[in-house]
Amino acid sequence: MNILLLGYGKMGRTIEQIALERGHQIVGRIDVNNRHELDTLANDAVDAVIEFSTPDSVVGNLTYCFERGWPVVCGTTGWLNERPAIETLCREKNGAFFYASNYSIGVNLFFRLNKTLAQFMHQYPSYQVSMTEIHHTEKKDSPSGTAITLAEGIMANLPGKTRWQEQAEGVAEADEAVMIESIREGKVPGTHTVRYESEVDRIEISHVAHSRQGFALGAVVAAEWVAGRQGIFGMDDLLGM
Ligand SMILES: NC(=O)C1=CN([C@@H]2O[C@H](COP(=O)(O)OP(=O)(O)OC[C@H]3O[C@@H](n4cnc5c(N)ncnc54)[C@H](OP(=O)(O)O)[C@@H]3O)[C@@H](O)[C@H]2O)C=CC1
Ligand SMILES: O=C(O)C1=N[C@H](C(=O)O)C[C@H](O)C1
Repeated sequence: MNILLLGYGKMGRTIEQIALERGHQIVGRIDVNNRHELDTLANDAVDAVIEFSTPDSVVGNLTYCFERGWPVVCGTTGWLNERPAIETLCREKNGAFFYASNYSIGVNLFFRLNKTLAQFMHQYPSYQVSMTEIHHTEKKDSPSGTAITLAEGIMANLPGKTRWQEQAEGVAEADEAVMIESIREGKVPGTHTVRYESEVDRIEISHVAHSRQGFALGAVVAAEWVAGRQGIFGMDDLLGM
């Protein structure tokens, strides 16, 4: 399969390695300096685009891909207020758009566990839910996309929690909010903890990524899956969850 990498940073490079190992060709490695190379590619030269760039550039990148008729797997986080407009454009162009805040299989199992735990904890109101996410210091967005997906999973299953809120000094915790603490340190690939705290004890579940390999493999498998399809997709479609 011919894969175009749109965004060639930490994720783009890890994805390249896995795509090559799985027998694919990389037809372009695009970052902020060589965007002009996009115009040299024929529409039928690309079977799928894998887009891991920045919150500021993703919408322009996706729009460009839909105009060219290229199916896109996107992992960029920190832009989702613009997602409805992008999905409308994808439908108008009869395109294919696959999005996940986290492509790792382990995190997607963790999403499922998080929802089940929230349903269960509804019976125990003495526990207050909160979350911590830890990432490397180069990360541009906070809270992480994964933390927001986890918060949405809690809100859908724990009545009374209607929004998420970033924990910050001087910001009061609201009963209806899932509080999210974001920590940036070193080169941490991504750690997420969901915590239920009572007066007497604490229950925690965590997902700890040891590297970017899990994210990258999931993105390549999603590209293999989305090539030749039309529509809007996510990990539940891929994993049959
Ligand atoms: N969904 C998931 O599973 C995961 C999502 N992510 C998300 O993926 C995104 C990328 O992460 P990561 O690779 O670590 O970040 P990096 O900063 O390492 O890479 C971002 C890349 O995007 C490039 N870029 C910037 N502007 C443009 C543009 N206009 N067109 C094309 N490329 C551009 C940068 O180029 P240059 O360096 O020249 O500026 C850089 O190569 C982030 O939003 C992150 O949160 C990360 C891991 C997993
Ligand atoms: O920027 C990262 O590195 C990561 N971003 C994604 C997110 O925001 O959730 C996924 C993963 O946690 C790594």
